[in-house]
Formats: sequence, C-alpha cells, structure tokens
Amino acid sequence: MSTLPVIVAVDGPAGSGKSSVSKAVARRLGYGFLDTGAAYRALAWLALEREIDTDDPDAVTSLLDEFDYSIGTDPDGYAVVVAGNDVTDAIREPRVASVVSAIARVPEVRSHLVALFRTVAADVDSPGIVVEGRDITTVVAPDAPVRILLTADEAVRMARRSAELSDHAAETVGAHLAARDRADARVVDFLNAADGVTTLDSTHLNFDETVDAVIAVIEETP
Ligand SMILES: Nc1ncnc2c1ncn2[C@@H]1O[C@H](COP(=O)(O)OP(=O)(O)OP(=O)(O)O)[C@@H](O)[C@H]1O
Ligand SMILES: Nc1ccn([C@@H]2O[C@H](COP(=O)(O)O)[C@@H](O)[C@H]2O)c(=O)n1
Repeated sequence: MSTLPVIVAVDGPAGSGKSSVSKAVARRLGYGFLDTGAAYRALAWLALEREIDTDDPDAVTSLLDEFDYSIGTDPDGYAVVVAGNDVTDAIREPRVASVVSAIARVPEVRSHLVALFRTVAADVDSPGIVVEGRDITTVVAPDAPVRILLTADEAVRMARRSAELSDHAAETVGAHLAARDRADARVVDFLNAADGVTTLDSTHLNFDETVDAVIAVIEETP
C-alpha cells in the first residue's frame, strides 16, 4: 500500500522568500520541492516564443494544447523543460516576468496548471513535498496538513530582490515587484491568510531563522 506524500503548502507575495526558503526546508526534511510559478513563467516564455498576444486570453488558452512541460522536484537541482528546451534560466528573464501575470489570470490556464501541480505533488518520490506559489493554501492543496502564508514588508522584499539583481536599479526592481503583486492580487488573494493558514512574517528574520520558523510550524502540526 502506498502513502500519499505530506504536502506543505506555502504562498506569499513576490520576493517573500517562498522559493528559496521552501527549497531549504525541503532539503532539511528530505522532501521534494515544487515551484509552481515556474509553470506560469514557462507558459509565458512559450507565448513570447510564438509571438502571441499575451493579453488575448483565447490565444493564450490555445497554447495549452502544445504546452509540453516538465519540472523536477529535487530541491538540489530541478530543470524546467518546455518541449525539450531547458528554460530554467530563460523563465527568470525580466521579459517573461513582465507578461506572466497576464498569462496567470486566464482561468483555463489556472485550471490546467492546478491539475498538473496536483499530479506532480502526488507522484513525488519522497515522504513529502513543499509546494510554493500564490494559491497553494487555498486552491491547489486547501486540505494540506501544513499551510503557510510567508510574507515580509514590501520594502524589505524589494531590498532583498534588488540585492539579488545588483546590476538593475533598485527603484526599477521595486516598481516591477510591486506592479506584479498588484496584478496577481486581482486574481488570487495571497496577501491575507485564509482560515487555518499560519502567517509567517520574515521582515525581522534572517534567512536561516525563516527556514527554522517554517520547520517549527511543520513540527508543531499534529
Ligand atoms: N528571511 C530572509 N532574510 C534575508 N533574505 C531572504 C529571506 N528570505 C528570502 N531571502 C532572499 O530574498 C530573495 C527573494 O527570495 P525568493 O526568490 O525565494 O522569493 P520568492 O517569494 O520566491 O519570489 P518570487 O515570487 O518573485 O519568485 C532571495 O535572494 C532570498 O535569498
Ligand atoms: N501558484 C501560482 C504561482 C505563480 N503564479 C503566477 O506566476 C508568476 C511567477 O511566479 P513566481 O513565484 O515565480 O514569482 C506570478 O507573478 C503569478 O502571476 C500564480 O498565479 N499562481
């Protein structure tokens, strides 16, 4: 008899540390890790490759038929592949970030990807998986035993993100981050914790303290 993996669901705004913290937590626990934003980014990448109008929901939806997507769940290295192309780095480019919210607001895209995330999470070859995104605690895995909203003040998130992108002006990085959150928050509420979701504010925590705090929430869960 096989047991389903334990799901740790993590949501939060851009730059809150969802990806880096979730990855570190997964490593510590020997769990898998699923970055759901990568799938929205990969579809946005494909839309740009095909030169389709990313503001046209029908054109975006039609891309789903040819969206041959895969992502690894190993926190120590996961490749994002679209139709045989390794797009792991390409999906992080600003040109992709600037159109991804338009892709993510199309309902057909969301339902297609939610189904995909549930399959990937159920099939993981580890005792558990940390799944991070915007709607994991509410839509993808609302019954997960551990559900966390990871947040931090906007100024702190902007500073952390611009430290990463030292060759870009801090104001530009901050403005892009805030604009993406505004657009995304019209589709999914990832700024307020749903019932039963634990809010973890990392504004005054360093990285390791944040990882410890997430692990403490997991360990305290009955
Ligand atoms: N508590 C923390 N203290 C200091 N730095 C942190 C902390 N948490 C995350 N970081 C750093 O903040 C940056 C943004 O984190 P990360 O990319 O994981 O955010 P994210 O929520 O996944 O963002 P996005 O949604 O835009 O992909 C990274 O450089 C990460 O190392
Ligand atoms: N569960 C999710 C995850 C992501 N999105 C959209 O994808 C964009 C990129 O996500 P990152 O986590 O890599 O920043 C994000 O801005 C959302 O538009 C989503 O809708 N739902």
